[in-house]
Amino acid sequence: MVTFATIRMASKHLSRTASSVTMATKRLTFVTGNHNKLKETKHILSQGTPIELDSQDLDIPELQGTTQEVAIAKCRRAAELLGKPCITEDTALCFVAYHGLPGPYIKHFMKTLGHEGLNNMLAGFPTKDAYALCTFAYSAGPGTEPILFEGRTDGTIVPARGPGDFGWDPIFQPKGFDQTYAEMSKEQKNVISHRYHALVKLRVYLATLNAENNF
Ligand SMILES: O=P(O)(O)OP(=O)(O)OP(=O)(O)OC[C@H]1O[C@@H](n2cnc3c(O)ncnc32)[C@H](O)[C@@H]1O
Ligand SMILES: [Mg+2]
Repeated sequence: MVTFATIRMASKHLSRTASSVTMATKRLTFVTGNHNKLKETKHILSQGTPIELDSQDLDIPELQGTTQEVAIAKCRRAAELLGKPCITEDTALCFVAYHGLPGPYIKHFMKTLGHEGLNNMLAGFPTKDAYALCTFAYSAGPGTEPILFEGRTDGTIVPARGPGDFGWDPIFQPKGFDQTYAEMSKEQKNVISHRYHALVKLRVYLATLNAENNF
């Protein structure tokens, strides 16, 4: 079982070893049905990382559980279906007032309640604080244990502002900014987002695999 202590230790080790390696361009499959995730991931990984991402939309049931359990189960199944290495990603939106819920179930809440309903969930609560949590999972292939890379951005839930083309972007205002994710340029979001923070860790890991010819 992968633990977060293990991941933290691995990522410390990797950040020491990966800085001095050069990568040959490699292809990797991102299993997702979300074109906005794919676009942001490609944009962030294109900054100095010789990885060409292709994508595949597979119908994978998402289990209930912690964000880690949901992410591991999805990536394990994706690798089994694909028959080769892949990455998957799960995004959670966690309300502090609800001790982390809706968390990994945000997709269903968002679809059912919309931006206004999500705001209404927090009416009467003393805190509107929330955090966006991104969990990338990498599987080396069928039968291998996925490895997780987490990124978190803290913020506040606000009435919707900005274009509504990507999920809950209009109601999430990152701490220290006066714009919501939706009001920011994509360039700006992509250097502070939960997805960015997770991809920085994944990038280091892939660089080390590549240097060892394991990828
Ligand atoms: O195929 P997968 O990769 O699972 O794509 P998905 O859209 O089903 O994504 P999730 O299961 O991770 O559900 C996360 C929900 O949060 C939304 N979401 C993900 N990243 C987001 C971001 O950066 N900003 C706003 N909404 C986001 C997304 O549209 C979903 O409604
Ligand atoms: Mg999904």
